[in-house]
Amino acid sequence: MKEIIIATKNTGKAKEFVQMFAPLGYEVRTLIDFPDVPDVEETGSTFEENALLKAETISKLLNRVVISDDSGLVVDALNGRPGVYSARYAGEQKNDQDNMDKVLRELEGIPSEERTARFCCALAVAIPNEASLTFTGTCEGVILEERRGEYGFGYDPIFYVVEEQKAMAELPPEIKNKISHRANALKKLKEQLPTVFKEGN
Ligand SMILES: O=c1[nH]c(=O)c2ncn([C@@H]3O[C@H](COP(=O)(O)OP(=O)(O)OP(=O)(O)O)[C@@H](O)[C@H]3O)c2[nH]1
Ligand SMILES: [Mg+2]
Repeated sequence: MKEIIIATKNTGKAKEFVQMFAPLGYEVRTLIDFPDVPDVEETGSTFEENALLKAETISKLLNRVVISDDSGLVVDALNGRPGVYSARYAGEQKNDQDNMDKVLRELEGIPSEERTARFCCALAVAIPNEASLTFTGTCEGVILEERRGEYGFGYDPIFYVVEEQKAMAELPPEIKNKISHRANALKKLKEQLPTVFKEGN
């Protein structure tokens, strides 16, 4: 089976990449399989910058084609926060429940028509001795007043997907993986797969 390395330590993302690459015949390996690889500091100010930092650093280290994902929640009423700080919005412990509580607290009293938001995903592909590629995807929604659903990870329980009329965490993986920001970015990447994953890479 062909193998693809995704430079993530996030188990929620890892699961989705396994599900999305399986039909293409790729076995996904993540940094959870490479415990000695150090954390890459996310010092960029955009999702794309951070995705490139992660993919290029790990690709150089392993001398392999590496894909990375930098993603997050952008809330209009919060001037785009949590944005690139989504994972650590409530602190370095990266706790999903604390992060959701912080967003809900900051939006207290704000009516639903002003609670518009989107998930954003930037995927970067780093290829040894070649220029890197990036692909972006978004998914539009509204921040709920309380949690709903058990699927997914991160902010999924408080993100209402307008298109599906359900919270993201109420959507089973086969639906989320068709409509999510990650799925939309991956659709663009897949169109380039034959050139990216040529023999030898
Ligand atoms: O409800 C959600 N559904 C999603 O589909 C989703 N995708 C991203 N996020 C949030 O954005 C952070 C990414 O930050 P991030 O790209 O730096 O990743 P991370 O630090 O968790 O792992 P790594 O890939 O960097 O190792 C995550 O932790 C989540 O809080 C999501 N929340
Ligand atoms: Mg991160």
